[in-house]
Amino acid sequence: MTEESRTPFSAWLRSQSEPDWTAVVTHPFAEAIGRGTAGMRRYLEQDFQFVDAFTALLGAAVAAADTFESRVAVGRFLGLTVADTERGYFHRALAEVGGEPAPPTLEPVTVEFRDLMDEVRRGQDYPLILAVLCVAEWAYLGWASRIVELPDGFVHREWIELHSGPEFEAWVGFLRGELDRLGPGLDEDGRAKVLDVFRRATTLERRFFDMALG
Ligand SMILES: Cc1ncc(CN)c(N)n1
Repeated sequence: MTEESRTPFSAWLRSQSEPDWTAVVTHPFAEAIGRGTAGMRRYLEQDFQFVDAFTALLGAAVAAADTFESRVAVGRFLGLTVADTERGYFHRALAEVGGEPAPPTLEPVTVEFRDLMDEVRRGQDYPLILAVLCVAEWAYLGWASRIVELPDGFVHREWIELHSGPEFEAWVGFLRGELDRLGPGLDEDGRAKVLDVFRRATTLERRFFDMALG
């Protein structure tokens, strides 16, 4: 048995995405969110555009999933979290920081991230869709769960709360579990394609935080 075949697929994907993975979860912008000092206006304006494409991608995951229970898990997260709690957060937080829900310009990294999500959404290949969803959620769990003391202001505090805690951990556990379940059934070419998307998404996460830092 090789090391690769013993390691869960999701853990292997993450290990192959260093040093960018660690750069995301320890990013200075994420640490500034934790201290409550990060300037959130540009970040949230751009992220609202990210979330739009991310929501479409969740819909694609519902369509492309190979089991009913998987469709239900993704659909529940889409309906209960993204379409409700997170949407409400964005409207309140953008108003608080004076941000535009539809900013006049998209940053290059926002365009590239949306392009990647649109590419895998159109491809309707469930493991590739999972790769992007898993990076986006697992990396966010990574930085948010490093924060020990929550800041007072709701814009920073609720953004951390949305990406940490038992429910979000279970969601990330589901996404990782799906990759771990499907990875061993992929051939070498299929695994390489998932890794390519996983790495591209991880690099974009790093660049997104770089953009936010200014
Ligand atoms: C860029 C980015 N990556 C991930 C997430 C977490 N859903 C987010 N809101 N924005």
